Amino acid sequence: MSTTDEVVIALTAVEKSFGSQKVLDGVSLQVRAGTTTVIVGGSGQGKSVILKHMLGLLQPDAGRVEVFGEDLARCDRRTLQRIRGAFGVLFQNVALFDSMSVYDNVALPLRERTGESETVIRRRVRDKLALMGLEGQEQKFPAQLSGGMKKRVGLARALVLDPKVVFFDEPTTGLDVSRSNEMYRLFFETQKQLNYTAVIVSHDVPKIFKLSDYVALMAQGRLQGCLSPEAFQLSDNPLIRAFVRETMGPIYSSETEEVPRHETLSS
Ligand SMILES: Nc1ncnc2c1ncn2[C@@H]1O[C@H](COP(=O)(O)OP(=O)(O)OP(=O)(O)O)[C@@H](O)[C@H]1O
Repeated sequence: MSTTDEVVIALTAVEKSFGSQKVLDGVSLQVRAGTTTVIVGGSGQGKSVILKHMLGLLQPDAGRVEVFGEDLARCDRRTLQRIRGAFGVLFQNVALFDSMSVYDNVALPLRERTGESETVIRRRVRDKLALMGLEGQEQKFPAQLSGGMKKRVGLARALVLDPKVVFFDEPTTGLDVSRSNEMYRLFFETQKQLNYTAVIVSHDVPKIFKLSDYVALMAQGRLQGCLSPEAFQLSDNPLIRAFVRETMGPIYSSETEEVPRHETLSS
């Protein structure tokens, strides 16, 4: 994976409330080109709300969201379309169109957003399906696929425009261990091959750490550090420490109740 210092997405002091509920209370984050940034945190902490700001689906009450150097709140519709054209999205429910075949589901972004001929579209769709191990499945419909296959079709569709940035929201929800491992292997391989920047919201700790360059914890309306997985696990931030303890087990925390030495010795 080649990474640069280029900042692809920058959130600066973003605030967002829904009614009287303040969900984002000064969130700042920089996502660098070619890296994988994972946002973790408890339920309802605002992780998906952050992704929606990055996608331009929600506007901040205060602060700035910049993508490729453009302030999303200030750019015109054409610029926003161009930016979104460089995005791929895989959300937990995948949202395939049930009435369309696998082939047509994956071809859809190419048909909607490019003027490519059907010959070129066929080649690009088949390339992506092959990358996902889905050769020979083109004519099936979503109802005929397993959960893992649906996710792979969703990933093929998310990548078919060769996006610069791919957003994943809980990409392995509902999959068993071996299927979610398969998805992780596909992220890893496709990212290496296509060199996209990835922003992932996931509960799959600690497994997701293996994939990530940076881990950010969302808690109490703020991002509590955006650190390498190693630094995250060793952080002094009390909220990160509590999260690590809860999700990764006592082996990573020095605050576990140790068996008093004399008990060990006398037994
Ligand atoms: N459009 C909206 N209108 C009102 N409230 C919203 C809206 N979107 C999100 N919220 C609220 O904002 C809070 C954060 O939601 P969000 O979906 O970002 O949580 P999350 O961290 O992704 O949680 P989970 O891990 O459970 O998916 C929740 O309390 C949610 O109800």
